[in-house]
Amino acid sequence: MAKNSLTLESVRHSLIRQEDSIIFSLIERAHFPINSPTYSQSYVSNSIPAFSGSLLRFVVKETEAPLAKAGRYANPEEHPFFPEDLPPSVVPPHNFAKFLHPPAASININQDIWDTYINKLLQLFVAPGDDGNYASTAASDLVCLQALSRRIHYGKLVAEVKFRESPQEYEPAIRAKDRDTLMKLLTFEKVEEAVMKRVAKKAMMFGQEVTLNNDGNHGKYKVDPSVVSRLYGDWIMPLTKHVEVEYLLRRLD
Ligand SMILES: C=C(O[C@@H]1C=C(C(=O)O)C=C[C@H]1O)C(=O)O
Repeated sequence: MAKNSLTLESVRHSLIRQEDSIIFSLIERAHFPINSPTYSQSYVSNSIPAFSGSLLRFVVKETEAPLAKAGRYANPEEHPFFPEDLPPSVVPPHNFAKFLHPPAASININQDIWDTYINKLLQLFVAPGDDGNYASTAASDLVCLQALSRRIHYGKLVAEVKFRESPQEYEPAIRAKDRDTLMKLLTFEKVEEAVMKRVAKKAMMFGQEVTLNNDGNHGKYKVDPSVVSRLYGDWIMPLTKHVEVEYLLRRLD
């Protein structure tokens, strides 16, 4: 779909589709226990030349470099976790539709997403323990982080659509830099309630044990549906709305 024909319905539809990617990524990550050395600086310090940080940091940084060369971050919907020192794209440029107001490019909250994911979310949906699969764990974390980042930064598009639908409502609050009013204007509680119910239902459907005689599940799921709902209600939607507010504050620059 051409980006200049985005509507609130079409951006919401994309967010609904992205729920599938997020829930599948959580299910994949929950397959491993917490494997805490993946996140500790001491596990790889001294073993990786010219690098300091956790194994996860190493995996994400090293993965972003070839993706940057392949043009991934030229897409305004993609945001790197380590934008410093990324190599330039080496592929022919694609003419992405210019739907967003240009200051959108300065908004990247991946550092917050990273901290929230590691310090708050992981322990809610992953079992304690250590099975030594640190590299595979980091690879699963990378997929989760990318899916979360894409969804949360999609708030820029949501905000642009909302602004275009009623600029006269948003402009005074933008000029007054009034974050609280902007937050109220862009919040739709009914939509948020529906999101929380739908993601719990998806977690039940995607995370059930599939057997040939329908007797395998016994109410057990690969990730707890109520936890998925909570991740959305407490973190994913608030961070999306934070991006919406940040975007709107720059909308008249
Ligand atoms: C994304 C939207 O904006 C807000 C954020 C939501 C979310 O992150 O899912 C849902 C409803 C709104 O309160 C929207 O209106 O769809």
